[in-house]
Amino acid sequence: MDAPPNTLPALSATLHEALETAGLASPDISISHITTLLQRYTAPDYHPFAHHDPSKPYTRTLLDDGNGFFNLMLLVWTPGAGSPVHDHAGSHCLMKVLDGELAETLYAVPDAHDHPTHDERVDSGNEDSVDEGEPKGIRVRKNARLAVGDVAYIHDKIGLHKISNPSPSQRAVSLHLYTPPFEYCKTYCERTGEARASGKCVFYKDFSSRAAAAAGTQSAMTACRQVNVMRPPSPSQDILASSCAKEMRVTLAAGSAVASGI
Ligand SMILES: N[C@@H](CS(=O)O)C(=O)O
Ligand SMILES: [Fe+2]
Repeated sequence: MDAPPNTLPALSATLHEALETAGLASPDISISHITTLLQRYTAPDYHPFAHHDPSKPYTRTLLDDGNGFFNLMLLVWTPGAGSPVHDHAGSHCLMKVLDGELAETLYAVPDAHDHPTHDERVDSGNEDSVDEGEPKGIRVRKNARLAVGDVAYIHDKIGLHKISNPSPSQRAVSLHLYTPPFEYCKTYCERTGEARASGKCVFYKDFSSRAAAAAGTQSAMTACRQVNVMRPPSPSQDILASSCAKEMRVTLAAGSAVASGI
């Protein structure tokens, strides 16, 4: 391997080796091993990819599409903003804080019978049922603060969560691994527990090799090997602009109470 072991290209190569068979769902693959790989990553070479649109709660940038087996992405969190309560569509999610601090609230998965979806209530002609009697909100199981270097893991079997940046002034950056990748998940109303299908989970920028090949540009990992991370690129050398294959603005789920990428 031509890169030092804790750089983004090195991490990416190791994740390809570990996950290109069956993703984390395989009994052969250990979540603690993948956690260790993420813990080892401490290099600053993510900086050129930490793209931030401050008009959004958080900005997702795809670094590696894992040949369809995983997605590795950077999320930059706007001060004081966060995601709505959501599930992870059966995917395993590992998240490492690279900069700033994040707050995670973990919720028990609501009982589907107690919390019909909006569509189910409409179909049953009982659309107003959540307003009758006690609201069946979702139950908080844990609140945690995640500092730089912390790696958190979540799966639907553990629960739902929401993430926020508690700082009023500092942005936060996190590195997320999802395996298998997913594009849609469910968001939940905290008061009623009602689930809604999310909008498509989109990327502000897509640096995956698939997108790069389609556009005839560099993948994130190639660009990462070439960029001098100690000297931020000038606007004319901005690899974000020059190698961006596809720019997709975050779209909001119709009716979503919280402006979010999911
Ligand atoms: N799972 C969320 C980020 S977070 O709130 O965990 C996403 O991929 O957009
Ligand atoms: Fe999440």
